[in-house]
Amino acid sequence: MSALFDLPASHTPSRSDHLLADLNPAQRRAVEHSGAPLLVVAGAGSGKTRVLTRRIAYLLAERDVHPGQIMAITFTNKAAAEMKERVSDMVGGRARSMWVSTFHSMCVRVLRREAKTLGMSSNFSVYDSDDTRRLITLVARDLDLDPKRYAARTLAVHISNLKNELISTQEAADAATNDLERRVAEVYAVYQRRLVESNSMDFDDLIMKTVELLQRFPDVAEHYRRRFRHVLVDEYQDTNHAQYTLVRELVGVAGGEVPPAELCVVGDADQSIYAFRGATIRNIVEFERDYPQATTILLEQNYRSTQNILTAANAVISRNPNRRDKRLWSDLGEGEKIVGYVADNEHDEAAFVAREIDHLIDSGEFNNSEIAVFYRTNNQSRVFEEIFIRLGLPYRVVGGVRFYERREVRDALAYLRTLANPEDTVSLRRILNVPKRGIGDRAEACVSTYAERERISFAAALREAVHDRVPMLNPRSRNAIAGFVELMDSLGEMVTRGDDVADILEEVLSRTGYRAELEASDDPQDHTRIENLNELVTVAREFTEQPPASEEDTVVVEGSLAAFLERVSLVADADQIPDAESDGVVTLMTLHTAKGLEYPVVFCTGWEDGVFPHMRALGDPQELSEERRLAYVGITRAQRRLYLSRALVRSAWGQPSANPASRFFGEIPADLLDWRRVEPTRAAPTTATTWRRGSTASGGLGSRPAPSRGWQDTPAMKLDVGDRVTHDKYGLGSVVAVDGVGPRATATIDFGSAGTVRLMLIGGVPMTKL
Ligand SMILES: Nc1ncnc2c1ncn2[C@@H]1O[C@H](COP(=O)(O)OP(=O)(O)OP(=O)(O)O)[C@@H](O)[C@H]1O
Ligand SMILES: [Mg+2]
Repeated sequence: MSALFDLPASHTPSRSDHLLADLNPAQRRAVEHSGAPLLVVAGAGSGKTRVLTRRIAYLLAERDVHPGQIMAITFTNKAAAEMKERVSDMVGGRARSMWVSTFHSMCVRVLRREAKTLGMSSNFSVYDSDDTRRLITLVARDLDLDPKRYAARTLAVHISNLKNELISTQEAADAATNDLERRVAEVYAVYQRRLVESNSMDFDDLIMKTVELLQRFPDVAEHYRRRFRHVLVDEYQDTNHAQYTLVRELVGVAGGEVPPAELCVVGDADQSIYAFRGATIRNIVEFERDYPQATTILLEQNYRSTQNILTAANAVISRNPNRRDKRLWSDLGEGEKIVGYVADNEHDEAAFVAREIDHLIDSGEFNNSEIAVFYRTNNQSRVFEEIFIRLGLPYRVVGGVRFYERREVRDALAYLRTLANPEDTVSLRRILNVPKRGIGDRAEACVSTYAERERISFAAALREAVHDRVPMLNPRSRNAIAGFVELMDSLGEMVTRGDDVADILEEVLSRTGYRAELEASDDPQDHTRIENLNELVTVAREFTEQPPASEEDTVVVEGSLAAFLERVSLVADADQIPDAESDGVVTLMTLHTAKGLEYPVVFCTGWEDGVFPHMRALGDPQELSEERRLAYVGITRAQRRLYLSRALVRSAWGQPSANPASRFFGEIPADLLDWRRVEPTRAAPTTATTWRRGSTASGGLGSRPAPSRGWQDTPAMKLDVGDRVTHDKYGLGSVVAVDGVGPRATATIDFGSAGTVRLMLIGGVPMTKL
């Protein structure tokens, strides 16, 4: 992978020519532009990120902007760190006062400083999706909701969508028009109250509360507007409404106390792949309407990929309806053809990839770190890992079950979080009886009921329990609770004293008996758990010893427990991407994680209908468009070599299933593909020629040869007109028409305010009949 944020190596501030020399005229205009909001829209690899970084350098060098006046938003913490490093190479320590971070990190920072204004305390916890789901489960249980009908996961999605649209609990309740919406609003309200009681915020709150802060407190908004005179946002297509509003609030409007900051956003509507998180292309499409003075600059030259790769990417994305066509070209030459491969099964596919990597390395043309393997979902990495291990091929998987998601790591962090913020209910309840100390479910329920009745936090109710004020609690549980409270209090003293995080953690693991329990176990998994905990201690130790460069306006004391927790709670998959220079390993990751990156050699695997595009998308035109954008992202990561492969049979959840070729194959002009292996003619005589020529329809299922087995055989849902259903995405609906039979059956469903949608009734559709 080459550097994302390339600045000329030997730059001196006075030589801005140097900053502009290797840019094309459109890029140069974007870097030099001043005044009105600037939107740079362009296809993949056209230098958007380069423009953004270069613009920062230019602001500092040529326009006398102080680094402290710059706020830049990137999509990952790693990208932020990298960008910051580049700028400090250039301007030295001054770069520290620049804010370069993800939306979430930026908001945590603002909120910790301004917590008091919002009536919160600054040691709040940040809940990730797992914590959120836990809390919603508790709330739904207290509200007596049927978990089959209202899964916590679904409720969480709905609540998150509301927050991404900045809809308050009251507004959600007022706007609810059907049962599901009313239920969601009810859960949302209780959930939100519990979050406040727990002195905690979820990821969506971070954005929403920051918006609230800036909107409700003009003097606070003014403070930030005076400070940040330049706001820059990368990957703008993936911002949701809340983030969009946040940017607008930060920038301010003409006629306000402070003139608006200069805004520069760069993005590509064709790479919007987070619609499921509420990202909306609307932010790009309507930028000009929302900022009437805005200047738009288009970039058309791609500097990343050879023409063959680019032509394939353009051909695929052009199948999406309602998009602005772009003329992206490259002068890097046609390059090699795209290699296609049909494997017998997923092991064969992995073996092909491994063999090919071997050839590429042997040829001397590429090294490991220049190679990436992509797949649609994390679970597909396993077969690659198996074979890479066997062959001794160094690799790194980005994402998957992440270190910080492992049970024991989460337990240990829950202790630390409870110590940092005693009101944090989810963390507290997680460790209440871990390891077992005689505080059973019944005791927990008594305390929780009492807390709910008295409208006090769970932590406060626990203290009441010690004083025997919680009804129905038996003496044994009460003693156990007293012991626990005492233990936490004494560990809490270490925090108050400001002890090192690593020491606190060691103390937690020994005094709670957590480590001893694992050590006494015969289960080899528990030994791995000990290793993971040791690893966490090491992380904490390193954190204490090498605190990050302190920034002038950070309120959290570096090296402190709160800062450590903040660091670990905002780690994203993409933050683990290996550095090209140092690691020398092949990188494996999902297509989503690959956004913004580039590699000389890319393997896109699992190109099968039902795998990629994902099963969920097969009957849903909008989802299918999003999958196609994902294909576009995948293809355009490749600089010189691109491989596309599929397996005839793939085991998913232990069941082998035969998958037809991904419809995206048929969307790539046949003459760009060099098939190393096609489907054996014996199995399906017409298949190979079908996609050799490229299918004409944009993926109509009818044009595919029937697979022998596979998703089409998974039981279809039987629906009749008038049936009521609940769909993970659209909510409650009623069936208005049913057409076709077997795998081609479709139902037209009226989802009320979510609209009327036609869905295929294949297995795997996230919909339940009520
Ligand atoms: N004018 C230029 N001359 C030479 N190389 C360039 C130029 N502009 C960009 N590049 C290179 O092209 C590659 C792609 O640039 P960059 O990553 O900035 O594109 P992008 O538009 O941000 O892509 P994506 O849409 O994938 O995020 C990088 O390696 C970059 O260094
Ligand atoms: Mg980019």
